Amino acid sequence: MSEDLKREAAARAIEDVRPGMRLGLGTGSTARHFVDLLGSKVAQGLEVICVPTSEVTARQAESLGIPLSDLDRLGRLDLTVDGADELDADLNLIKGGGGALLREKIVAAASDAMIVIADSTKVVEALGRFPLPIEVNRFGLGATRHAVDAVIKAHGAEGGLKLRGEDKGEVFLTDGGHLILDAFFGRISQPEALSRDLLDIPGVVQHGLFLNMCSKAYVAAPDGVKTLLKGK
Ligand SMILES: O=C[C@H](O)[C@H](O)[C@H](O)COP(=O)(O)O
Repeated sequence: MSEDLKREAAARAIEDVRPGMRLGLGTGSTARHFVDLLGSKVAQGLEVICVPTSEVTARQAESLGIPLSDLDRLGRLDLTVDGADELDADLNLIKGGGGALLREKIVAAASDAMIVIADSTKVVEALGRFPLPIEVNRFGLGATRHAVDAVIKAHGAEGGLKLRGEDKGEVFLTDGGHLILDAFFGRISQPEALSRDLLDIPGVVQHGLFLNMCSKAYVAAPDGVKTLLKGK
């Protein structure tokens, strides 16, 4: 997707921001445009307080003069705006392509609403084309990998599991110091059951399925930005 389309989706989400809002700021190339645009609004006098979902987003927001806080101080947020790797018609998502899924999910769950901004190539009929990121503790990786592999196979994964970064000689570490196993499904037929089964594994910290969390999506295509609403 061109950067122009990402920016158009982000610009639509900016219209939902009201003065005084407590905002969650997403991570990734699409969320980056939202933070940019928000920075311009803040420079023009918009008062908001924001919680970033990654160190990268925190640095960007700081550089733009966007006031930052954290969930220890704020507890709840009004709105989170974030990108996604995939979304289906029910606005269920796969996230974590950039490795920020844990903080993104904590922040989205603490928000009264979550808006996703994306281009139309991210919309799928069934989740699972994009590899599902599964964040795991470093301790006991071998055992966790074995257990995760059994779960994804039981859920019909067509491909296997890959430890992110392993093929490049340097494993990827999340902001929380965890590892990511990417699971290659092709198609996820029972996302709720898969979510439960993965979270039952002690070494799994979190996974990138965001189910029933997003209420609205702005999806940008060359012929315009569409608004998708949960349950419609
Ligand atoms: O960990 C990364 C996040 O979940 C991103 O929101 C997701 O990967 C989408 O990123 P992008 O907007 O760069 O496609």
